[in-house]
Formats: sequence, C-alpha cells, structure tokens
Amino acid sequence: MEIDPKLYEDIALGENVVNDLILSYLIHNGYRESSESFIACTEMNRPAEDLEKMEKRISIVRLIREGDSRTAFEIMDEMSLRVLDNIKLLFDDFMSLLAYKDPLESPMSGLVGEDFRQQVLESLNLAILAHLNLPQLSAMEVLIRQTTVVRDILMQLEWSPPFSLSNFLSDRLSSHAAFVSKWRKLLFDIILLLGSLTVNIGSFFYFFLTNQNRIMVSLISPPSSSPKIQLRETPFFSTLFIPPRTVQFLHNTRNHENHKWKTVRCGVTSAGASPPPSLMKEPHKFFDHVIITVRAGDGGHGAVLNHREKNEQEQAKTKKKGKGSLKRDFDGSLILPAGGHGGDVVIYADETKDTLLEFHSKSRFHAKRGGNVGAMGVLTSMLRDGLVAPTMRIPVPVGTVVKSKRGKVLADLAQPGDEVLVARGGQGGISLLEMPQRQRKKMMALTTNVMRDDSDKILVHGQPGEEVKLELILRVVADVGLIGLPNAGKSTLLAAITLAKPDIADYPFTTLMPNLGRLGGDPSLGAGMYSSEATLADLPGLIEGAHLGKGLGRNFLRHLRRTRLLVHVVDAATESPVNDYRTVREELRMYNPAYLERPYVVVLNKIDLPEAKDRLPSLIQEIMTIGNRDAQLSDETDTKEKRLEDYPGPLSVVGVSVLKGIQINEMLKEIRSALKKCSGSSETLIST
Ligand SMILES: Nc1nc2c(ncn2[C@@H]2O[C@H](COP(=O)(O)OP(=O)(O)OP(=O)(O)O)[C@@H](O)[C@H]2O)c(=O)[nH]1
Ligand SMILES: [Mg+2]
Repeated sequence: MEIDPKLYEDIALGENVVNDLILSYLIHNGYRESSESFIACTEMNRPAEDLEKMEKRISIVRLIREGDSRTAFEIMDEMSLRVLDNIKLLFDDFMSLLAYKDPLESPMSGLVGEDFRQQVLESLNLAILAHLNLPQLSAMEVLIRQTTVVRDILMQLEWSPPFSLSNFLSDRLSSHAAFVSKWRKLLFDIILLLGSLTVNIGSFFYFFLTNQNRIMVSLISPPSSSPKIQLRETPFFSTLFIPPRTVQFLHNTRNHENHKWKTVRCGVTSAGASPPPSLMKEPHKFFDHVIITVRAGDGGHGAVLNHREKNEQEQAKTKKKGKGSLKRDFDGSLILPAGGHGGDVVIYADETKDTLLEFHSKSRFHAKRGGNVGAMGVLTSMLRDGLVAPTMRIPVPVGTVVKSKRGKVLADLAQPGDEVLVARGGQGGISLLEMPQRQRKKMMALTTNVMRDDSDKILVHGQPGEEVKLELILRVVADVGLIGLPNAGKSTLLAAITLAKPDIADYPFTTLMPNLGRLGGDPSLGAGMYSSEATLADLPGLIEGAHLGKGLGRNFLRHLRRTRLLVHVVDAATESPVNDYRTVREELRMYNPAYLERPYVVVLNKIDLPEAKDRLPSLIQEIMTIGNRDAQLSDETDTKEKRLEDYPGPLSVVGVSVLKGIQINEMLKEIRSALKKCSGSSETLIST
C-alpha cells in the first residue's frame, strides 16, 4: 500500500485541537479544578453546563461509593437519568445472594465485597456517560491506546539509521494493510500530537499513568521542535504534574546525523495509583518543601485486675516454692503492671536520602501504640507491663530543617545522624485493682502507684500520643553552586569532575532537582592539602524571570544560600553568550543582590565547537569587564541602582569543554584556588 508522507507534511495541529482533547479528557474524568483552570488559562469557551453535569456525575458515583444511594438516586432523578436498567444485570446477580443461607460463605460472596462495588460503580459511571451521550472513553484515551499499539509496533523493530521516518513507517505498515488504511492518518496525527505535546513531557506521562499502570512510550518529535521543548507554566500543567517518585524517566536520546528524526524514549517503570488531585501540583518544585503530620503512639492500656484473696492453703504453697509473691514497693505497696509507652517519633538526617518528594505521597506517620497489660483480669505475680512501642524513625535528607507549624525551627539536621524528637508517645495506662468496696480504701492507701481519679477508667487507658504538623524544608548543603542557563552543560560539568551521575540531555530543564557531587582534593597539593574537597550542587537551569517563579522558579535559588562559591557555566556556542551571562546575573540580583557579591568563577563551556572556540578570547575579555574587581561589599541602600558592572567581577574566566575534556584541569585549578580564597564565608542563615 502506498503512503505519501507529503500528505501529512502540512497537517498543522492547531492549539485548539489539542486543547479540546485535553479538556474533554479532564471533564470526562471529573477533574473539576483542573478543567476550570484549564479553561481559564486557555481562554476557551465552554458552556458551564458540561462542568455542572460532570459535577453531578461525580457526586452520584461518590455518594454510592460512600453508601448514600438515596441521595444519589435523588440526584439521578433530578437529572432525569434512567440508568438503572443498564446495570440491572449486576443487581440480578446480587439478588442471587438471597438463595444462600449465609451469603458471606456462599460461592457468590464476592458480590458483597469491595471489588464488586467498584465494578458496579464503574458500570454506573459508564451508564451515566452513555445516557449523557458522552463516549465511554475520552478522545485522549482512545488516542493513547492507539499510540500504544503504534509504539508496540515501533518497539519490535530494529532501528538502524539512517532512515526517514515516513519511509520507515510506510514500509513497515504497508504490510499491515488493513491497519494502515484505517489508521494511517491517525498515525501521523499522533506523531504530530506527540511532537506538540512534548512541550510538556510531564503532562503526557500523566495520561499514560492514569490509564495504564505499567507502560513504556516512545515520543517522536521532529528536530525542529525538539530544541524548543519547554516546560509550559500554566495552572493546568501545574495541576497535572505527577510526583516523579512513581515514575522513572529513562531519557535515551538518539541523534541520527543524516536524517531528521530523533527519538526520546521515556519509560514509566512502575506507577501506583494516580495521586489525589491535591497533590498534582509540580512536585519537582516541592522536592524541598513539604508539610507532614506525625502522631506518636498512644500508650497501652492498663487493666482492671481482680485481687483474689488466697486461702491459707494456697498461700502456704506459694510460700514454700519461694515465688509468687506480688511485686511490692519498698513501702509494701503493690506494684501493678502498666500499659506500654507509645512509640515516639524521631526525624533524623540520612545520607542516602536526597529529596523530600516521597513525603508528598505519604505525609502522615503513625508510631505504634504501646502494648496493653495482658491480663485476664486477675492479678498474679506473672503479670508484666505492656510492651513499650518502638520509636518511629523517619529518615530525611541531610540539610533538612524541621519547623513547627507556627514556623518555629525545631531542628536543623545539617549532619548525617542528627535527629530530633518531634512527638512523644503517650504514657501507658496504669492498672487498678477491683475489689469489694470494704477493702478498696485500704488497698488504695497501700498502692502508691495508683493515681487516684474520680473515674477509675481514665487512668486505666493509655494516654494519647502527641500529634503535630511539621514543615520540612530541605536546604542543599554544598560548597559550590553550579548556575547557568538551561542546557549550558552544568550537569555535564558535575559528571566530569565528580562521581555524580546526573541526567544529561540536549534539552533545557533536564535537571529538575539539584544533583550533588563531591570534588576530591587535589593530590598534587600534598597530604596536607589533599583534604580540600568540596561538595558541588548542580542546580536546575535559571531563566529570565526565574526570581518570579518562571521556569523551575525561585525555589532553587534559595539553595545557593549555603554555598560559598558559585560556578557560573555559560554555553559559549550560543548566539550571545554575554547576554546569557547577563541574564543569569540579573536573575540572581533580582532574587537577592547579596548573591552578586558572592565569589564566583565563570566557565565558558563547549569550546570544542568552532563557533565557541573562535571568539573565546574576546568573550573572556568582555566578561571580565562586566564587573568591578575592586568592588567592595557595599551598604545595602544603593543596591537597587547598581549596575551589574558595579558588582565584583569573576575571580577568573576559563574556557573549557566539559564534554570533550578540554582544559578541565585548568578549570579545576581555578575552582580550587577560588575555594581556598573564600573558605569559611558561607552564609548559614536558616530563614528563607
Ligand atoms: N559540544 C559540547 N556539548 C556539550 C558540552 N557540555 C555539555 N554539552 C551538551 O549540552 C547539552 C546539555 O548539557 P547538560 O549538562 O544537560 O546541561 P544543563 O546545564 O545541566 O541543563 P539543564 O539541566 O537543562 O539546566 C548536552 O547535550 C551535553 O551533551 C561541551 O563541552 N561541548
Ligand atoms: Mg542539568
């Protein structure tokens, strides 16, 4: 079968088409907030009615799930929905339970289980959708399923460049004539669609995630669009971002020299249930900030014990054996067993952790409760206290600051192993003796460890464990901060001089979270100096407007706080490296002018490329002139009026190619000597 790829060359997938697809997906699945923000930010016209219906549909399903079918039916009546017929079959099944004496034990017992209810709910949702004349799958989901098929076919093939994608597809697919005739237009549409949606890879993963739990996708995008991949910052995309914890991005970019296509393979290795809507913000922006609730364990209960008076014979018997006498305090009062202490909650710094992301999917922690006094109600000498519950220990990355809800700093876990007790477990309850009224008074007087209260019971119950809300803030602890525009080669630099293995790819915002690497000391300096090692943090790219939250935002800028040296990486092969350099300096200034006073080294990267190499000397010259080497720390009042030129210039400017390993040693030398110059000048303030 002949396919002319030219047919598809002019297909332009308008923004509207994509927007429509996305919106219908959102409405279909009942994401009300996302739908509204999407409509708002795309300025689409959409009748409010759809949203209203959606709301009702969702509430019907929810009500039934919660067991309030009466209200659900009322809403259905209101919408004049007659969907029950459609799911009558399921109810018929249900009626068959009547045939059994004990339905729970019957072969049909599954019908009363959770699974069955889920099944009913799904059928109900589908029935309502059908009734409202809405398709059972949103167009987006249909597309995705089809893409999955395409992907499967593509994955089975050995890709050997050079080839042209259109030829390739037509070759391969013409053997599936029926398939192709039906789907060929769609195939290309999907490719175009994917191309346009890779503007935000994250949003696409989301769709895949919610529909299938394990899947691998190939995103194919034409070269013209790939360098421009950008994270789009709209409320909609913010709500759709998934916590990367459930996803692993396996970037595997293949560039073929002689042809026009590039594949970005992205793998979603395992994914749990889709996150609740409240968490679908951009988690990478929150890897360093989270609010958690911890609850220490309750104390175990004591017991109300019977003190059985032994008759003389028995007493004699136990005495003979030399055991069995009840435990008594030095003054002769009885020691009664108490419930176990509830588990405390401790937060400690663990070197193996590097983000707070996981706390977004699990933000509540509960320590175990103490054990109860295991009494059968009789006081015997064998009685033991309830088991003390173990302390719950929650690991967080080194550099985490723990704050109370009111903002009070409880601890700054700056060293591995630092820890803080954040919630105390409840006291175990004490035990009481049950005895005839006439003896009670005497007994109470004898047992000093019984706290007396109006109502005995309360004493017997363990005390509740403390519950607190905590704010965790991670501050990367590093000596050197690598800054620069996206794609400048910061991660490559880190990988070149340390053992860190950050993601590297030729599109911006590869790095979403800081990577840390350790720079070894310089052996040539001899034993004494060898220890002059430092930690490097590779920060996500800064763009113009970052201080206002653009790109990956200002969250990262605060990680510079604890660094004492900045290494400013500039891609020397771009149109105007000097402008790029100024952009980043400006951003730093807008965030906090003090950062411009911090010592820094400029690394002009990519000098293996001719366009960079040729103008290296003039670039170095120009950058050295921006900035005043003699500038002193100035008083803060006039910082606003100062030009970039008035701030201290770089300690040095070096041209390197971190990729090809050119001039690396020179660069290391500069970084080390700069580190030496500014040792001990880091700012260790905690407030943001
Ligand atoms: N030719 C050349 N390419 C380089 C050099 N250093 C890095 N690159 C390429 O530049 C691209 C971006 O590198 P990264 O290290 O991911 O850049 P980054 O600054 O960390 O980018 P973000 O994480 O997006 O902010 C990759 O394709 C690298 O292979 C170099 O010295 N020469
Ligand atoms: Mg990077």
